[in-house]
Formats: sequence, structure tokens, C-alpha cells
Amino acid sequence: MGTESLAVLSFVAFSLSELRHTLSLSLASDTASPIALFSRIRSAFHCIDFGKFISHSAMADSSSAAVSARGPITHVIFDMDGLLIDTEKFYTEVQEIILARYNKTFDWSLKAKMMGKKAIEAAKVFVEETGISDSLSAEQFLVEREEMLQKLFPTNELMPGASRLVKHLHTKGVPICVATGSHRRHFQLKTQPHGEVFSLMHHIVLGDDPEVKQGKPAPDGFLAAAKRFEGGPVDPSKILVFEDAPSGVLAAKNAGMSVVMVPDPRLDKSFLDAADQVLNSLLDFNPSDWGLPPFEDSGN
Ligand SMILES: O=P(O)(O)OC[C@H](O)CO
Ligand SMILES: [Mg+2]
Repeated sequence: MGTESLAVLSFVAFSLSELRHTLSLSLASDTASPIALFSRIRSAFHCIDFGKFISHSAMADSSSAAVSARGPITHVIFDMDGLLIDTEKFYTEVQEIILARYNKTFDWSLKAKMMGKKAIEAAKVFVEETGISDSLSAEQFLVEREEMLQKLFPTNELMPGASRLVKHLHTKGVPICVATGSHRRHFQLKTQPHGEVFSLMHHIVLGDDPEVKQGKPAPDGFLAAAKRFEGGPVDPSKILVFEDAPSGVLAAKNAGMSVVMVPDPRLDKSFLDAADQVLNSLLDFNPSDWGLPPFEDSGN
């Protein structure tokens, strides 16, 4: 039997046992009404991490063999917007407001093309794809959205599992940093409430860094980040990137790095194929999959 078939079989066996375990826990907890029962069965199915299948397929020779082929991982780079903090929703909100003025609607196929990019690159996509470039230039669009964004950014929250993962890697001595498309002024507004988490980063590479000539999907930001680690440049094959955006996943692959994608569920599934592993949440990350020190807590 080929390694692909074994991977499929192990995924099915794993998923069934995970489903049975979750259901038995749910059903044992109290007497359930039919509606509650249905909802528990639905959540039990939801607990199956289909990302693990992608991961298992990509790592069909078993994760330890794959880890040794890949590195193992010694350094980690985090994307910021939509991965560590929930700021992507603010861009969506503001862009919906602006497009409504032109009687147009903002959708996730356009969102997918914009997210992760430098502001001016995303702005050009916005005005061109929506057909409003004759009325609103990319530069004017950036000015129009700025006041709204400045009010919203400082109210952002950390994504589930972000603080736990960053603190864990830092405690275990794994060098970590951020590489974001955000420029300095926005970075400062966004990170105001999260000084503790961001202070653990060895360094931060911003979208307006002179070394970042082109934004994601170009590899510039991730390669600059690899250079600035202690003793850098670090071999890209030893670096694991966490990303939420299609452009960011491609940037990591273009830099020769491994990438775990934590996508918004509204993103088209075709964008997940380029990632090495896809997770529903940072809370689902298993450091051992990548040869990194395991968590010592249960994650709750
Ligand atoms: O996802 P990031 O951190 O690269 O940020 C990119 C933009 O600022 C928002 O899409
Ligand atoms: Mg992002």
C-alpha cells in the first residue's frame, strides 16, 4: 500500500476515534434534548481537524520523517493581521462602507486578493477590481479609510491561542519574530493593547521596511526576518511561518519556508492547497508535528 493510501487510512481512523471520543464525552455529560443532541453531533464533526488531513497527506511518510526531511524547525515567524490579532475584520468593515457609496458590495474573493499585502498594493487591487478607479484613486482610498481604521485598530483583540503559543515558544527558547505587511504607524496602533505578547518577539519586520521592496506574495519580508535572527540568516528550511492570508502563504513558500495556515473560514478552500498544514485555530497547533517543544498545558 502506498504512503498516500496509508495517510488517508490513518486520517480516517484518527477522525473516527476523535469523533467517538467527543461524542461520548458530550453524551455522558447530561441528558440531552434532540436539538442539543444534534448540535453536539455537529460540533463533534467540527472537532475533526481537516487540516490534519492536509498535513498528513503532505507528511505521508509520518510526521517525524517529514520533520527530519524539513529541518527540523528551529525558528518561527508570525504574520500579524488576522493571525495574531483580529484586525482583518476592521479592513473588511471599512471597505464595505466605502464600496456602499458606489452601490457595490465587498466580497471574500476580493478580500482574498487584498489581505496580507502592503497598504498601497492592496489599495490598487481594491480600486481596480471594483471598477471605481476613475472615481477614486488608490491613494485617495487610503486617505478615506484612514480615519475609520485609526479609531478601530486599538480595539483589536488577540486571536484564540495566539498568546499561549507565543509565550510557549518564547519560554522554550525558540526564536520568534513578526513579519507583517502593516506599516509602522498602523503597527503601533494595533499593538498598543498587546505590549506583553509583542515584547517577546526577537524582532519585527514591517511592510514599510526598506528591505521589503515588494509585499506578499514576494518573499522579501520573510527573508528579511530570517536574516535578523541571532546568527542569521537562518536556513529557510528550518523556519516555520504562521499565516492567515493566501498572499502570505505564497510569500512563505517563495522564501523556501514551511507554513501553517490558519484561514478565516469564509476564505475559498482552493487557497488552502499551498500551505503545508491548515488549522482551524492556533489552539489546534501541535508543536511536536514540527519537532518543536510540546505544550505542557491542555490548552484550556
Ligand atoms: O497580515 P499582515 O500582518 O501581513 O498585514 C497585512 C495588512 O496590513 C492587512 O491585510
Ligand atoms: Mg495576515
